[in-house]
Amino acid sequence: MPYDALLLVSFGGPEKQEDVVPFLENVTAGRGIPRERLEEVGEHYRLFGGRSPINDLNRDLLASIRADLAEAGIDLPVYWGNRNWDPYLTEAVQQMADDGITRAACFVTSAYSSWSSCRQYRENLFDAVAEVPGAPALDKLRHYYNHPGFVAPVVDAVRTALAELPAGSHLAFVTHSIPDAMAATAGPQGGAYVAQHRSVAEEVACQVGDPAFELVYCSRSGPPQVPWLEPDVNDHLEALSAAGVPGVAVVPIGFVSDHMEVVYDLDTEAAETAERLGLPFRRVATSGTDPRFVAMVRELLVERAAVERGQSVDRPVVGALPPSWDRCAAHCCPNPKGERPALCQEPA
Ligand SMILES: CC1=C(CCC(=O)O)c2cc3nc(cc4[nH]c(cc5[nH]c(cc1n2)c(C)c5CCC(=O)O)c(CCC(=O)O)c4C)C(CCC(=O)O)=C3C
Ligand SMILES: [Fe+2]
Repeated sequence: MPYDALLLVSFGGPEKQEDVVPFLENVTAGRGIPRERLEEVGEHYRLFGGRSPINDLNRDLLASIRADLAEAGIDLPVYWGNRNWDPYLTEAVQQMADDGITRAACFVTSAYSSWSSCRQYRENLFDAVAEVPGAPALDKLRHYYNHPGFVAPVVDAVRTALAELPAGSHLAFVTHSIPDAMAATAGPQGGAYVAQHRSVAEEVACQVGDPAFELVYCSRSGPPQVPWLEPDVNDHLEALSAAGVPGVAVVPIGFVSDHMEVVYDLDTEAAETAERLGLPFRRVATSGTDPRFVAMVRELLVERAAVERGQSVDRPVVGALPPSWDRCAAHCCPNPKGERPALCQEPA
């Protein structure tokens, strides 16, 4: 095992009302998000007592990963650090350095390519390592959007939802909207964010018996004059209702657990839209701590460890796209605000 630790890398979220504003300031520093949008998102957090579900979900995931590794006989400490809130990545990297960790594999709670969902985390890892003398080397585990451990729980959850809806109901696969310009430059050849989501949507739809489906977006931000990926999930529900579609299962494939985008944007806002339209609606479960998803983390770790030992590996994958690369291309997913150093990539 070339690694002496695993690092769980996530977004972070506020845990009390006083955290909300500083958290939003961390997320949006220098990003040009209009004040009205920030106030609106602050209200979403306030509605839940200022406590995002995301940190507790990561605590559950951490416990599940530790139990799974122990059961598999892999004796490896697991650390956790966030981009935007306590526990921060810098603290996690400092703790690893203090514990004598020299090389860690990183599992990021974001499955797809784009600046927001991949490179920004790698920039944050660079910054954390730069601040900590004696920091361990870090390797990011490959994208897993098309790993069977991510897709299989979604397939089961879609079947459950469809069984509760009228025959002929549609699937609406949902992910976080990003600016069109960011989507255009995602991945080594551009367009990867949308292409990867499409491949998951097609594969899941195929496995559940080919219902009609669309890929739609939630949580649009930014100034109104900047185009972001569309259609918005709420507009899509209006269109389905107008077309006389008998029901919809909303499938949050862009997210690995029920954090704020899911519990507010889908379970609260989109559910209200469907209710107003009289459109039968089910929100499909996310991977969360499904044992297959948790086992996937270990499988990715074992796979990468073999690669680093120079062995050839079998890379399980479902759908039309090939397994992802281990190291990102130097030029992929550029930062819209200009180049910043990042870890876990090929030399330029
Ligand atoms: C692609 C993507 C993912 C999925 C991949 C991944 O998981 O990383 C994601 C996840 C998340 N986004 C989250 C929260 C927020 N994202 C914001 C803003 C933004 N997100 C963006 C993209 C993404 N975001 C973008 C392009 C912006 C505009 C600002 C910028 O250009 O950087 C803002 C500011 C307010 C607003 O503008 O909405 C907040 C509060 C939380 C935590 C939820 C919780 O607390 O449970 C999570 C998991
Ligand atoms: Fe976001």
